[in-house]
Amino acid sequence: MSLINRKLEHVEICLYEDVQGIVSTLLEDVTLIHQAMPRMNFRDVDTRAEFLGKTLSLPLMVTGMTGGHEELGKVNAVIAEVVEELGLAMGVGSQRVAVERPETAESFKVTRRMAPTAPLVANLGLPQVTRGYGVKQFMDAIQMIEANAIAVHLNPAQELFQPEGEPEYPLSALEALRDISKELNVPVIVKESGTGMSMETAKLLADHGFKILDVSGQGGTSWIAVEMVRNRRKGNWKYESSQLFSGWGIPTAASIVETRYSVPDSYIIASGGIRNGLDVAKSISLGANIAGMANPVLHHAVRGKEQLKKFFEEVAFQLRAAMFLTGSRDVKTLRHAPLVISGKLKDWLESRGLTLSVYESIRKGA
Ligand SMILES: CC(C)CCOP(=O)(O)OP(=O)(O)O
Ligand SMILES: [Mg+2]
Repeated sequence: MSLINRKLEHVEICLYEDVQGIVSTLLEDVTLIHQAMPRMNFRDVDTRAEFLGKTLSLPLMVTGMTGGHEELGKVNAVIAEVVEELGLAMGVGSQRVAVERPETAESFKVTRRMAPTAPLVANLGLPQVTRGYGVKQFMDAIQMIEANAIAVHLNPAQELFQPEGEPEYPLSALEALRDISKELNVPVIVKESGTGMSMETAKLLADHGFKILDVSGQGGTSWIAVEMVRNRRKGNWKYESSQLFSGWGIPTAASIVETRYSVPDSYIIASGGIRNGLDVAKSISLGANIAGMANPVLHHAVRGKEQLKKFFEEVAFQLRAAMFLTGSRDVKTLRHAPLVISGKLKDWLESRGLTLSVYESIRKGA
């Protein structure tokens, strides 16, 4: 029961506790350049993007959040219905709970029922590969939602501070994942979980054959802070340490640049504190293929389908506005749009040895 309770508690904490934006995504250090002559009409802006062989109406997916209980299935159902209607993509939360407690599978299955054609992404954690999950468990998770891909989450910081966590990330688990991926009928996405992806890790993943990367940087939901709240409620000794580390990780903007720089031919999903259409535009101009949102979608989903649809329509307008005012007719042009990198992000890149001129040539080539 504790696994199901954890699923419920995670959503309750993400909705009602202060676990957001402990530190900045550093997207505020990215400035898109205004073009007074956009050379187009606003109505001509084309926001479509390719993902998993399908065309999305916006370069945006809802990244995996939840499942594992009837109430959480209702959240997945609302999101899936809107994702299908608007032509977006969606991931589900970790399906470990449904592998271990098959009676909870319906809370995931409902996603494909409500989104018959949208690209859907299954989800399992690397610690479960360490603990023996193989092709069977991966296929179970994929078939559960007739997924177009499966995301494997890396969450070492969260596991470390989780009261019942499994901070087990040996290289052998990545090698096992490589072997498993060769037996699957859908691609494997590797995603972080709010602490970001570094140049070193992106390169290591690419060397093992994983090039669809969701950077999931610091600046949105801090999963260390989520576990900090759980530690506080349980009186767990890890409370103070999880508080100290709650802002740990690579800010999302830095993570996008680091990943693009070290794996120029990767498909990058930029998530972690993406809160509006301008954040989406900035993350793509920095080098991402699409953006990912989670927490703001959860907040609107619990208010119902119409609220969630309205939110996405505002995000779409904001993205289109940024594209129009930078003279970016489509997403590929936006990815090559001129930009200014300043402040902490500039300092970060310089101290990481990323020369902006080299990055510019990579960014323009992506
Ligand atoms: C992936 C993470 C951000 C949220 C889930 O963490 P978790 O350790 O509860 O996930 P599992 O059920 O896979 O162990
Ligand atoms: Mg776990």
